[in-house]
Amino acid sequence: MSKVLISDELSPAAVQIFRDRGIEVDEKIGLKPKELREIIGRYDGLAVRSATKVTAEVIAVAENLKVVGRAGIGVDNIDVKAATGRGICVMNTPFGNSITTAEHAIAMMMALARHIPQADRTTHAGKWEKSRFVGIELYAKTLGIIGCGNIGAIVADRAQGLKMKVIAFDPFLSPERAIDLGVEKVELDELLSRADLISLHTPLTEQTRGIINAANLKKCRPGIRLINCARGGLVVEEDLKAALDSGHVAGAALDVFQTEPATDNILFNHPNVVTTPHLGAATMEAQLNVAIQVAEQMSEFLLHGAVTNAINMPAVTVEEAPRLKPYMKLAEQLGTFVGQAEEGPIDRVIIEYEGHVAGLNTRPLTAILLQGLLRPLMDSVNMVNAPIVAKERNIEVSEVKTDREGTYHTLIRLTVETKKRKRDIAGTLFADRRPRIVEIKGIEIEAALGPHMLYITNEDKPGMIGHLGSLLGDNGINIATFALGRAVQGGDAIALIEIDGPIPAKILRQVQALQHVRQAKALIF
Ligand SMILES: NC(=O)C1=CN([C@@H]2O[C@H](COP(=O)(O)OP(=O)(O)OC[C@H]3O[C@@H](n4cnc5c(N)ncnc54)[C@H](O)[C@@H]3O)[C@@H](O)[C@H]2O)C=CC1
Ligand SMILES: O=C(O)C(=O)COP(=O)(O)O
Repeated sequence: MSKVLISDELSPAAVQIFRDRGIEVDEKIGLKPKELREIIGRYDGLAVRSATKVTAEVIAVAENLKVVGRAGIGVDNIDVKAATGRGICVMNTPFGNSITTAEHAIAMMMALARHIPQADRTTHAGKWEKSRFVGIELYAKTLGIIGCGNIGAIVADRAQGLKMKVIAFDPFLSPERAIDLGVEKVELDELLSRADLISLHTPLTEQTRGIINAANLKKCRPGIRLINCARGGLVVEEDLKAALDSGHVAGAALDVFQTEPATDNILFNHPNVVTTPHLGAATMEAQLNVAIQVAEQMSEFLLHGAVTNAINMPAVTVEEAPRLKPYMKLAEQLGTFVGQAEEGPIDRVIIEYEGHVAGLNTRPLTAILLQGLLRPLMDSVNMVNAPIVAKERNIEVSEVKTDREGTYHTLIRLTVETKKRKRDIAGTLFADRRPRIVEIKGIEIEAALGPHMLYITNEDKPGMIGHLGSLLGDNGINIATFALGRAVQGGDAIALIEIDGPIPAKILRQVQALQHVRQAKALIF
């Protein structure tokens, strides 16, 4: 039975979903890093929000962990690289809290424009400071959005409802999308110099860290107002403080901070700073959405291998998962076969999908095939990082798809090129959904692969098979299945033999020494 740990405050709906699906679940909120490291090894899944730091140290001891689910959007508290290295799927819920967070950004903008928190405090204190809190009107003001993705786009829409002019800086925003959203796409410097208010909505990455710094603040209009409901690390807090103190920045509304929980911060108690404690996603609706989504996604992954909203894995829908399953096995076998048979460094990999399989989602098939291919070279490769590892090793990977059926209704062919040679192998699924190897080096064969195989290439000469059978039999090695193929009579031939256990190295050498045998390899699946 799979076991999940929930380590941040999640709506109880999540627990219910896990339990309804037969997944055991523990809720332990507020664990210290050491405490998390001590228990994480027991779990298959970990569900978090932003408080739990899923560091490389945690991942290193998470022996059974298969999936980390982020009930929310930002995954900067998760070491995705380390998770990928261990084959752990990281998924988030990219839309569940975006409306709520956009609404918070608008609320913060309003609060900033009209000094609502400050005025609230002094009114409660019995002061009636009407003239102290004169604000600005938002109508016809220019709002500069940095990062115009899901949340930025909703903020743009709501701001347009307030009759603001919206400009956006986002290198990945297409001109067509900008037109659809009714925003003007500009470069960062132009945004800084034109905006009356700036709202941040990018993820925290190496490119965006500290994007609001002294130099960029200087490029802003005097009296600029800043809203940050994305990540604290986007703003250099010391630089913002200096610009607020000088009056160049008229105000800042901050939901997020460089260090959280932020119980102490240089911007606290500044008269022109409005703060909330990372409340962007904190509505009943959003919390219910993200909890349900994360629990469903994690359950589907753990129980059926469906991959939804993963940061580091190709998607596999709930409907696709059962259809892909036998193909995953076939793709892995083809990769593993060549990975073990091939010795030189690989330059190029071509994966052809023909017939029925070409109509399926082939990305996970390619990923698992590459895992099989690269595993004999390195232990650390897994389905999640295999495409990255291939790229790092300068292996050119291409996929070719043909809907047209050939001899087989469905076929995957793998061709691997090294400096020395080109090797190809093809496999299919028969009606029993079990993978069969149907071609090796252009020679037809029909073989199901078992855990221990002998792969022999030889000259097609009488007596060779008899000698091989006697050699194996004399040494107590039982043959489970025996498949043969040859190019032409008397030409190149191959044999794929399933044996009931591993073949000792000494006997393998005797097989290799048999007359007419060109090559013999023991393969493990
Ligand atoms: N305060 C809170 O409680 C919440 C905060 N967030 C934060 O908001 C962020 C944005 O969320 P979504 O809009 O859903 O993400 P998204 O991925 O839909 O949008 C992010 C946008 O930023 C853009 N971007 C990336 N690098 C950039 C760069 N160097 N310069 C300018 N733009 C860049 C991307 O192209 C993308 O369009 C999240 O990453 C998260 O950190 C999200 C939810 C709640
Ligand atoms: O979804 C996000 O990125 C958020 O920042 C929300 O954070 P939280 O789940 O409220 O800790």
